[in-house]
Amino acid sequence: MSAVWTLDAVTARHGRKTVLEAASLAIAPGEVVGIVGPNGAGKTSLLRAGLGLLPLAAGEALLSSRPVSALKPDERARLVGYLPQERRAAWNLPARMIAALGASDLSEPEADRLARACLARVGAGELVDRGVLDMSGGERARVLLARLLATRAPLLVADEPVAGLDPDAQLLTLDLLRAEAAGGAAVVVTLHDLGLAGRACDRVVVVSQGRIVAEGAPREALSPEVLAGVFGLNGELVETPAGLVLAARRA
Ligand SMILES: Nc1ncnc2c1ncn2[C@@H]1O[C@H](COP(=O)(O)OP(=O)(O)OP(=O)(O)O)[C@@H](O)[C@H]1O
Repeated sequence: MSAVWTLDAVTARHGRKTVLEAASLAIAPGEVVGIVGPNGAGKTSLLRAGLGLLPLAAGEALLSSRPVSALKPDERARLVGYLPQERRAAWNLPARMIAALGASDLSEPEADRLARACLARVGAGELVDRGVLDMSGGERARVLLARLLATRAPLLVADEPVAGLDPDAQLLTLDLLRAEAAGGAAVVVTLHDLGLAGRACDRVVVVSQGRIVAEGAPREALSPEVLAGVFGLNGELVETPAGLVLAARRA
């Protein structure tokens, strides 16, 4: 099946510093791809460069076979839903209005219905009328996840969607993203929890110092050699009745 998102030898810089070097990636409908790597490795830069939010110094990024640089903002918004790492909200709007922003293609009543349904899915059904600035960080994260789900975009990109969430909410978030993939969406998610990445992702991409250094099925990409060389960990991903978990200590 043809890729919904392609990065072809993408290089990107922040000022003089190269933060992404010749990164190539192809994301297909129906798969959940985890991007992992240490702090500062270049995960967010990869997402932003691939979405046209960070200028490319070299290479090409395509959304549904079209160069991202050629897409108008509304075209891009139809092709991809993006949940940034920062959970910023400028205005204290109620959760249902924030979630409805994901569905700007719908009429107001339809968007409101969908927003409420998405808030219920993420376990924030009780918060529909609460201002997003009058919530805990984890509650706000759920509302922003609901906004992402409301986009119904063919590509969903979530930058650290489980950071700061309680264990149940982390698993729920990944279950919901997996459900979107089962429905045909392509899902790309950055994660720091390598066990969760192993459990929730079909494929894992390891970024280190601005380069993709490993890619494949979770246990293949997160081999003991990669855990040691990239993360400074001695150990491995271990299969348990609950799925893969990381059994490792600092090297
Ligand atoms: N606005 C910026 N200006 C200058 N350098 C930046 C900027 N944003 C990020 N960088 C640098 O780019 C590199 C990659 O950062 P990036 O945010 O992509 O990493 P990351 O893998 O997402 O990290 P984290 O896990 O900490 O979120 C880092 O060296 C970082 O210091």
